[in-house]
Amino acid sequence: MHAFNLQAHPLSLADRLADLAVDALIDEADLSPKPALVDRRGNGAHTDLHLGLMHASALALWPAFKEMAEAARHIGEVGLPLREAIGRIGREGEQAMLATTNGVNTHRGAIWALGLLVTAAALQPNSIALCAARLALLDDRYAPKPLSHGAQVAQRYGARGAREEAQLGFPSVLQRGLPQLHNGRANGVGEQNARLDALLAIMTELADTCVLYRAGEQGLHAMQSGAQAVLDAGGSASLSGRRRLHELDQQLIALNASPGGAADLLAATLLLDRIERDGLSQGAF
Ligand SMILES: CC(C)(COP(=O)(O)OP(=O)(O)OC[C@H]1O[C@@H](n2cnc3c(N)ncnc32)[C@H](O[C@H]2O[C@H](COP(=O)(O)OP(=O)(O)OP(=O)(O)O)[C@@H](O)[C@H]2O)[C@@H]1O)[C@@H](O)C(=O)NCCC(=O)NCCS
Ligand SMILES: Nc1ncnc2[nH]cnc12
Repeated sequence: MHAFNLQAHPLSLADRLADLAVDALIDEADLSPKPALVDRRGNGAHTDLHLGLMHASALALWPAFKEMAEAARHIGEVGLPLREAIGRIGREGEQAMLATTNGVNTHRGAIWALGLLVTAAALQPNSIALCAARLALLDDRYAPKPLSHGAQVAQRYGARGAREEAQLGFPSVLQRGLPQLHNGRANGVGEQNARLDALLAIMTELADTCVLYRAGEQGLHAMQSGAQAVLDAGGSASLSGRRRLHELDQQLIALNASPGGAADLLAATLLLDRIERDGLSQGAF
């Protein structure tokens, strides 16, 4: 059987993948109540972000995701030419994001994670995470090496953040986010609670460089242990889990600890889930 269900979708594969990536980003932004993140209720720990900006930023990234998928189809194999092509497209995507948000970083980590996954899905739909990891392991000779927040955190705490997560094949997504999402659905907790619990499952172990940069190791510990406490209390669908979730929100906001990396990885989880449900892959990430 062919891996792609092309007849069901009159749009090209690249169009479909770009649609799914933008949908995943919008679903992540809308999901509420997320601890200390931008959602339908407000701006969480952020002063320069709001929901409208997250939506506008997501939509501005559609052409970059489409171009990455097209590059994958055109070049046809994992290697330096494809890695450097998507690096260039990713940097152009960042410029489009910054032009839309007036210079605010809304989705840098998401361009990286979802960009790699979209590229991999267009190339090897039945081993997406592995293919994305192989791409992430290649060194883009044209990538500037700025002293990013992630680079500063790597120097201070040794956490390798977004790069390592991708190079390891997105363990937070495959071993935490997706299984929790599937469990939640199987247990009938409702889609929004299943997604919130998937975010919390990601937060329990992630070395989120956004949190480390803003709130150090104290912030990271609060994020990880607080997320675990919500799940242990029964998750977002239970009354006592909801109380813990509210406490976690208050605590992370007080620490200025926004789990932006975990939010990106929830979007990556939702993207892989959509790809599977849309019939673009046969389920083996
Ligand atoms: C390889 C890159 C990912 C660069 O990585 P690096 O670590 O050097 O860079 P950062 O600029 O810090 O960006 C990494 C972003 O990834 C998210 N993230 C954090 N931890 C993890 C993790 N453990 N796993 C996965 N992802 C993670 C996070 O993104 C979210 O947070 C953003 C806000 O963060 P920040 O800028 O620090 O903002 P604030 O604290 O809010 O700033 P102020 O208000 O204080 O000013 C938000 O955007 C979320 O997306 C990290 O920020 C890669 O980016 C790269 O090389 N890009 C070049 C182009 C390229 O090659 N692209 C490939 C095409 S696919
Ligand atoms: N919902 C969100 N709030 C703050 N930062 C984010 N980065 C990605 N998604 C985010």
